[in-house]
Amino acid sequence: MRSYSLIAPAKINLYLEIIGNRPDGYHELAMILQSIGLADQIDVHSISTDSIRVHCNHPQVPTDKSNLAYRAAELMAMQFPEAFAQYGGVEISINKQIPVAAGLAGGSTNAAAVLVGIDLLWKLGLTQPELEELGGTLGSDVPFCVAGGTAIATGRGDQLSPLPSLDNIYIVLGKYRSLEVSTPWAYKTYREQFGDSYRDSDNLAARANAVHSGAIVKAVLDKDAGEIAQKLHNDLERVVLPAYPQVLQLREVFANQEGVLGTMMSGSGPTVFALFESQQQAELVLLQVREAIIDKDLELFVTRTITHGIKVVSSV
Ligand SMILES: C[C@@](CO)(OP(=O)(O)O)[C@H](O)COP(=O)(O)OP(=O)(O)OC[C@H]1O[C@@H](n2ccc(N)nc2=O)[C@H](O)[C@@H]1O
Ligand SMILES: Nc1ncnc2c1ncn2[C@@H]1O[C@H](COP(=O)(O)OP(=O)(O)O)[C@@H](O)[C@H]1O
Repeated sequence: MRSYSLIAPAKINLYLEIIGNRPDGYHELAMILQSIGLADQIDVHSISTDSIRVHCNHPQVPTDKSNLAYRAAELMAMQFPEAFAQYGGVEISINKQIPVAAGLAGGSTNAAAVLVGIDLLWKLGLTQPELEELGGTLGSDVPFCVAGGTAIATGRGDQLSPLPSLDNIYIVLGKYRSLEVSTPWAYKTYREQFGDSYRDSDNLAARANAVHSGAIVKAVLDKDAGEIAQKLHNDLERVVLPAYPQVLQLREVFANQEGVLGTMMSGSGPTVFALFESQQQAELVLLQVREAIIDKDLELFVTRTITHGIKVVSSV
C-alpha cells in the first residue's frame, strides 16, 4: 500500500486534577480522557523523494517542522532509518475539522494518526504500546490519542489505564473562533497562582493514582451519564475562566439550559462542552445557545462519545 486515510478523533477531559510539580518541569495529572466524534482526516502517502511534506486546509495550522504531524513523521524516520530509506518520503494531508488550540488535542491526534499511518505504510508491525511510547515523546496527550476510547491518564497525562468505553453520551461543544489558549500559559499561570498549595512533591504518582478509586471513575464504570456529569472537574478552569470572560459566560449559558447534564471546559480550553442523554436534546440546546449568544465568532458542534482512537478508513 502506498497511501492510507485515517480518522483522528478529538478528545475532551471529563476530569483534570493537577496534583503537583514534577521534577521534569511538567505537572503530575490525574485525568479522565474521552474520545469524541469530531475528527480530522489524515492522509499519508509514500513519495519518491526522501522528504516530509505537510498540507493542511486550515490557514492557522503550520505546515513546517512546528506541525506535530511533521514531527511524528520525522520521529519515525529517525527511529526506523532503514524503512525510511526503503520506502522514501511521506506526504501528509490534514483535513482539519477540530478547532485549533482549543483544548481538544487537535495536534496530538494528528501526530497519533501519522504514527499509525507510517507504521502501516512501512510495514513495521509496531504494537499499540510501542506506538503509545513513541507518541509520548511528541506530547503528553499523544499516547491517549493513539489508544482512544475512555481512559484514566496520570503522570504527564501519558500513563494510561483504559476504562470501559462510554458510547453515545451526546455532547455540544462551544468555541470562539478567535480565542486560542496556550497550554504552557495555562499550566504556568496555574503554578504561579496555586503552586503553593502543592509544593510537597512526595508521592505524586500515588496521589494521582487515587483517581482510580474516585467518584467519577465509579460513575464511568457504572456508565451513568448523569453521575459523570455531576462529577466533571477541571483545575485549569481556575486560571482560564477569569482570564477569558467569554468562556465563563458560555459555560454559564450552557449550565442554564434544560437537558444539560453537566458542563465543563475541556483541557486548557477555551472549548466548553455540555453532556446530554440524547442527540435531540443536544441539538435543541445548540439552537438555544445560538439564540442566547448572538456572535458569529462562536462555533457550536453536536458530537458524541466514541469508543475508538485512530481508525484506518481506506488504503490504496
Ligand atoms: C491540557 C491538556 C489536557 O489533556 O490538553 P490540551 O488542552 O492541550 O488539549 C494536556 O495536559 C496538554 O497536553 P499536550 O498538549 O500534549 O501537552 P505537551 O505538548 O506535552 O506540553 C505542552 C506544555 O504544557 C505544560 N504541561 C503539559 C502537560 C503536563 N502534564 N504538565 C505541563 O506543565 C508544559 O508547559 C508543556 O510545555
Ligand atoms: N497538526 C496540528 N493541528 C493543530 N495545531 C497544530 C498542529 N501542529 C502544530 N499545531 C500548533 O499547536 C498549537 C496547539 O494546537 P492544538 O493541538 O489544536 O491545541 P490543544 O493543545 O489545545 O489541543 C496551535 O497553536 C497550532 O499552531
